[in-house]
Amino acid sequence: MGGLLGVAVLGAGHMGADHIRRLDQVVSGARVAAVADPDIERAKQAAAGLTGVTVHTDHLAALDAPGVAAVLVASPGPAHEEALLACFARGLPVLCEKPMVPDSAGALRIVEAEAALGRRLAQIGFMRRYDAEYRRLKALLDAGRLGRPLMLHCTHRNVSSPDHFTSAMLVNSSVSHEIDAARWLLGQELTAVTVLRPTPSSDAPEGLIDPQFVLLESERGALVDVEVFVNSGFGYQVRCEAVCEKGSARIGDEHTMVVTTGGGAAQEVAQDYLVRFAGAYDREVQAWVDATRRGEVTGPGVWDGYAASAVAEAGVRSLHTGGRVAVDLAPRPRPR
Ligand SMILES: NC(=O)c1ccc[n+]([C@@H]2O[C@H](COP(=O)([O-])OP(=O)(O)OC[C@H]3O[C@@H](n4cnc5c(N)ncnc54)[C@H](O)[C@@H]3O)[C@@H](O)[C@H]2O)c1
Ligand SMILES: O[C@H]1[C@H](O)[C@@H](O)[C@H](O)[C@@H](O)[C@H]1O
Repeated sequence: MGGLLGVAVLGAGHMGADHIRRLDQVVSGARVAAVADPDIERAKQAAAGLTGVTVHTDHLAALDAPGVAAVLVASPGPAHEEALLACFARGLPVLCEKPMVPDSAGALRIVEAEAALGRRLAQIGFMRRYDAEYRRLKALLDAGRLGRPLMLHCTHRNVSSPDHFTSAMLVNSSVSHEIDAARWLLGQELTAVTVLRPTPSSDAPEGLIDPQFVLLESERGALVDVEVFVNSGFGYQVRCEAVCEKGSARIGDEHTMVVTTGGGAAQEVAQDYLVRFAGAYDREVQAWVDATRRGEVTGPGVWDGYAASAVAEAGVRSLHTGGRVAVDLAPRPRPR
């Protein structure tokens, strides 16, 4: 185990358990050193079969466990601020799942805390930046062959949402991915949000405003629309079409097996993010491990996490008021 990066994983739910499997079986250069979850049975189950790992109900105890040199945060969003500050206090590099901190005031405290350290410690889990299709689209837009991007048309559908999912989470958890992807693809901040609500699907859980239609405006006048529908029932579908002055480019059409039989053709559709973005998560975590072992932090950072939370917060206000809400972005602090 010598030389391997010892990682503490906080949260052993859907995402945490998958990251533990990834660190153990897919990624090179790292090992799981500690797992924390207030549900100890979940922590034990996720750590089952691994050697040299301690399990904890207290996330701070996991950070201080033997062999821990870096941290992967996969607890629910509201727990991220405390976890990130604890990592900063210990000088531990950290990969934190999105949303970095759901409320923008808390997210800004993270930006300021990292700036006070004078060096980067955190990468935020916006894994679409590591997806092969998104990367091709980004490279195409950056090359300039299609001219200036005018609009992005995005679709974000889940088969179903977890029980705890709220109407606000369609924006600040699900659409946080499109918010980050739009900022990254366009190379611009987002300045205003309008969230419209069609009559909810009768298959949506009682009281959940699902689907929603989100309109984002960028600082240099591009528009981004997002259909977010988290109880579509039929598939995990994430698409993005960039419409530019000299052409358009679309990603996310299912590139899977097409089965033709009996006079019809059927194409498989992924049922969840762990399938659709499997390669992206693998590349994201491998890149984080490699950079951490070199003593560097690359990938999306705390400013990206803060900007996404600020835009999403404006979106949640718009969801409730029905009007357009300007994004109130704090000045970006300089590293001290
Ligand atoms: N990047 C992605 O595509 C993606 C996909 C799914 C989830 N996520 C993110 O991952 C995080 C976890 O989501 P999930 O779907 O795995 O949720 P989940 O509910 O399945 O699991 C969360 C786990 O964290 C535990 N927990 C609660 N408080 C904790 C704390 N303070 N410290 C440690 N563990 C704690 C819970 O007991 C639970 O086991 C969220 O931030 C979510 O937005 C990201
Ligand atoms: O937390 C998850 C995750 O971020 C998925 O990538 C997204 O598709 C879901 O809508 C969201 O609930």
